[in-house]
Amino acid sequence: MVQELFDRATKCFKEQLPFVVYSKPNETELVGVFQHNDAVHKVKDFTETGFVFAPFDLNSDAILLKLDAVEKVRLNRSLEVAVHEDNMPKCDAIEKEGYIKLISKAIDRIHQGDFNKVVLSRKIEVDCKDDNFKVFQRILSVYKQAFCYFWYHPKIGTWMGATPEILVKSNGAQFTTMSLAGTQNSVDDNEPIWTAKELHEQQLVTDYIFDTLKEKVNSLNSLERGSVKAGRLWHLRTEMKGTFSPNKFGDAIKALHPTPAVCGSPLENAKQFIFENERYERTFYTGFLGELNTKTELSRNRNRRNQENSAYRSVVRSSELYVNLRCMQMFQGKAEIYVGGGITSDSIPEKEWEETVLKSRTMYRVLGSK
Ligand SMILES: C=C(O[C@H]1C=CC=C(C(=O)O)[C@@H]1O)C(=O)O
Repeated sequence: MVQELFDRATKCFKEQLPFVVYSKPNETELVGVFQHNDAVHKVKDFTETGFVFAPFDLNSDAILLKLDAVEKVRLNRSLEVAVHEDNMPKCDAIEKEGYIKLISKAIDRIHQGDFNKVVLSRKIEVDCKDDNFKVFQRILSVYKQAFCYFWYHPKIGTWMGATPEILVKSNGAQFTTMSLAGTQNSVDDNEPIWTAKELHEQQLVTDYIFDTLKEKVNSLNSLERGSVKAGRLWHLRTEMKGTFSPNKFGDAIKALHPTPAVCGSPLENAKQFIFENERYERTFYTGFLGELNTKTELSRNRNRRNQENSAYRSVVRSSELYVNLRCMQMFQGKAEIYVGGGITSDSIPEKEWEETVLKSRTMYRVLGSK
């Protein structure tokens, strides 16, 4: 029962014990991972097993929750919970002016040739009187196609979100990744017409991922680009699939993260601009999170006649990591929503501001009070 899982998580929250509760895109299962003590386990090289919560800047620590207890329950996603459709972030004129200046500065630097793309972001503080579990229930109810999570560690913080972006998903030697960028408001269910700016912005991400990974993996194929809906937004997405040596998983993650979907290109110049100019620390926003090196048992049929023991089992490692987008950090009585967008030479500062306002609504509508 979902309620029992929530009760267990509530107890952990009160007793200050780390946990994560999550549900994968389009799945009807809710998973709870509970750590028996409040130790902070730091990831060394991504060969560890557990639930990883990694920051944007991998010079800071990625945190691992040990799988001391894992509970899975069936989630009835048709159980709709009311959300606050009319909740709209207030337009803060000073915040807007500062953000527009930042975008204009980035565009100037693009024209000077310092980089082609940079992803800039900001943080919005919102009052929230509702219980965290109530907020999370709304997230689960409205974002069925996203990876929805509620993560807590007493020594790190409380985060939740509904992200549409896979960093990497692997099963044994097979892996999938994606390039996700370009944003339009969803007016109805019709796919949007993408502008040259959005197509270019997304292509930069695809090219980067392809070029970075191709040296490090055994095979890599790019599927056709398409439009995907994330809540009330549309994005451009290209999926990539391939095979790799599973013992190189850590190298692949470090090579992939951060992609130009959350940082920019060329990577180092964009990253430096972000560190020097964004007026706050992203911490775990635009980092990644999810199952790391969990064991999956595969049953295969040898298909030989007269062989009694015709099915044999093999155990493979699988991981499912998502980019930490459309997320917020929870505090007593308030939430901090994180939002950003890709800036290229064709960006119009006012439109980029509006894009962050639209993105902020993903979390805003699940918060209980203004
Ligand atoms: C950085 C964010 O989104 C990224 C993912 C999809 C589309 C994006 C864009 O259109 O700019 C961003 O690259 C965010 O939602 O905070």
